[in-house]
Amino acid sequence: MSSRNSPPASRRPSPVRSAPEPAPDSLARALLLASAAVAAVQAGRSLTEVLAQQAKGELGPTRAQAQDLAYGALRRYGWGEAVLAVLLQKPLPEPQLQSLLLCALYRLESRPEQSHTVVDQAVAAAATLAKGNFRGVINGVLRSYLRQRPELLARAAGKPSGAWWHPDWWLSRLRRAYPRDWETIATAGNGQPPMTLRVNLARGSREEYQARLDAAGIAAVPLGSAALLLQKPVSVDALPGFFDGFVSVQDWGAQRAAELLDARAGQRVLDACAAPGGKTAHILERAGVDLLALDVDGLRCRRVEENLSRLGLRAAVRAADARCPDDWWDGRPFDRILADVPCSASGVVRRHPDSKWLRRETDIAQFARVQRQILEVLWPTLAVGGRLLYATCSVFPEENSQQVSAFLARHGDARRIGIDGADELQLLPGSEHDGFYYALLEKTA
Ligand SMILES: C[S@@+](CC[C@H](N)C(=O)[O-])C[C@H]1O[C@@H](n2cnc3c(N)ncnc32)[C@H](O)[C@@H]1O
Repeated sequence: MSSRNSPPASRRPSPVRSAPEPAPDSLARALLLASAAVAAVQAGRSLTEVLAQQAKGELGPTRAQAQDLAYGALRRYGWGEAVLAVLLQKPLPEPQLQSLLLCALYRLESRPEQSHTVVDQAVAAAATLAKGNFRGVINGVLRSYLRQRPELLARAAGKPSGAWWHPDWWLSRLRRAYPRDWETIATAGNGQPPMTLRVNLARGSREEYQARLDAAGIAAVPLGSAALLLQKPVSVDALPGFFDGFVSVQDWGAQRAAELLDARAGQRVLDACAAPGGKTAHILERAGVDLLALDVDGLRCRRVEENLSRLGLRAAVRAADARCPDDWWDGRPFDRILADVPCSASGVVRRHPDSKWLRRETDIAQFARVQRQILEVLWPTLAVGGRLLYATCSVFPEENSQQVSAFLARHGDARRIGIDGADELQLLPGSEHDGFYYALLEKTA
């Protein structure tokens, strides 16, 4: 087929041969997807958002494999960067080539028995990037890695971020706050998170639900009053009665919130930073309260509504900034307030490994400022004798104990209610739960 405007055949440039797209179910395809996601995170986007976007076009095993590669590469990003600093003489021209190497290095570490396949598939993926000009570099870097692995591991371990897979500033803060436990906290932050269910006790007992899990071949152990810790994570589609509201996915540490708030039937409750609504739903499952759920993010408010609707629960859900009470408070005091404030999420970093690398140290002071503003505005809306539960999923004291101590120093009408025999509860991430902080305050006058 020719058109009138085409040059004569003899003068046409020879066509650029583009590399074939890797097969849809190949490791090369998964490496391409994962490296695109990691490159997007390097450019400042959140991994959850990027993966959700990719999931619209990609189904099946490649998607699961790509997610594992992206999470794995980001968990050990500091290590991968330390290794590449030795192996690459200069940065690669396309960020995705660099992230392809990070994903392939993770795969070489997690599946050493597949080393030849991993190198071949990474080269096949590189054929579709930068006109295929860097296939040789990718091949050379990965083969050098395999040859020099012991020395490279030793070099990476010489840098804190290479040894502990967290940014240096983050590690310094952990060391300062937890001189004895910082290594355990960092190690937990690098692992796979547990999957825990919250049984909706309004619909049946935990024993009944565990029997349903058993029948479905899903092994779990009970924790606390309503939690079941799964031996292995499963898709929510596999959970009996999930779509009928018999159960929710919620970390056990997060389940402490509704229990500590202890809202009673008929009370007025404010959930000031509610989305996506895990704790809102738990409060409502425990007692028939009159609940107002706020969140500044209107899109996330929809998630609260979807969660409540799945569970057959009702609350007033409002998109509003908790710091602007004129927008949401009718002047009637609340008996209970949950302030699950925005924070660094340093206690749940294994669920969001991108956050370690996206955060800057200066963000911590910024979070602390917003937390303080939210607390100051919420306090006057609490009834005398009422209780406010301050919560974060952080392990940094600036957002937790220091925030609450400063609040108590400013407010003579506030007193602490002890938790588990202590002034406050700082949960550190471990095999049974994520890192959370709770302080329970009562208004005395
Ligand atoms: C830790 S998350 C809350 C998790 C939620 N309580 C749950 O258990 O599902 C913090 C939430 O605070 C919201 N947020 C941040 N700043 C806010 C503000 N000024 N007012 C209200 N909500 C805010 C964020 O959009 C985010 O959804």
